[in-house]
Amino acid sequence: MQQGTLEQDDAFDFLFKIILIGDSNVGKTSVVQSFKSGLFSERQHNTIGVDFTVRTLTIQGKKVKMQVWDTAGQERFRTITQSYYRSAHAALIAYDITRRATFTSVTHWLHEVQTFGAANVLLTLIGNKCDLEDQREVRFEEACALAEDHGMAAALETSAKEARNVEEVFVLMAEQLLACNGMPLPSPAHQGNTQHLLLRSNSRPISSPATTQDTPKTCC
Ligand SMILES: Nc1nc2c(ncn2[C@@H]2O[C@H](COP(=O)(O)OP(=O)(O)OP(=O)(O)O)[C@@H](O)[C@H]2O)c(=O)[nH]1
Repeated sequence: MQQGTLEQDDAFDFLFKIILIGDSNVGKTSVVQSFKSGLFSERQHNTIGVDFTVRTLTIQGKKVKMQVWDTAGQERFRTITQSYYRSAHAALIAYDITRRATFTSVTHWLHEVQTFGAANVLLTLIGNKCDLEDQREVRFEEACALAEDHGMAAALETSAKEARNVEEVFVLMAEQLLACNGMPLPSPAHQGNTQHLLLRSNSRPISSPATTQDTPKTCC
């Protein structure tokens, strides 16, 4: 059930646990795989229970170990996955932009975090499969509104298939978690081309929310 990927170099300055939740087949495992190795598989097995992956990022000169808990979206694993919420510093809630039902479920996943997670868990929303624009059923603006209504740190659209915005999601979360631990948020100049507007009260906008068709959609 837990197929951990341990890294050779175990030294780190910060260790953050991220729980990845959302309906089955939205692409959670694919997003983690893209973050870990840059690989994508069209035939991904459904997660059984919970898997975890580790990758260490270097941010502001600090080694930040991101321990990502990839949970099964299938209903039958709910009891198992619920026990992983408590120790998570952040929750990444994923939906599939081509299936509205998975977006409707986001409120269910928020409820799960509120019920089983720590009080101050950092929340980020991702709409995955943004490479399938012609099958889109959820507008990005809707995701931004939902994220804002629920005090989430950010909303982004990702494509695990094309490795779009995947790295950015985890870097963004790491920066936010570092900020919660007293590190300064990076200036907009360090944010590359990613556009996002952070929502938490201890955050500040880090770039313009304006987006175009060609730029990665990352705002709230
Ligand atoms: N086009 C496209 N397909 C994707 C993307 N991400 C995942 N998929 C496909 O969507 C299917 C489900 O992906 P998974 O990563 O297994 O989904 P999951 O959310 O982990 O599913 P559970 O383990 O059941 O919770 C697979 O066929 C993937 O290849 C994406 O960004 N774009």
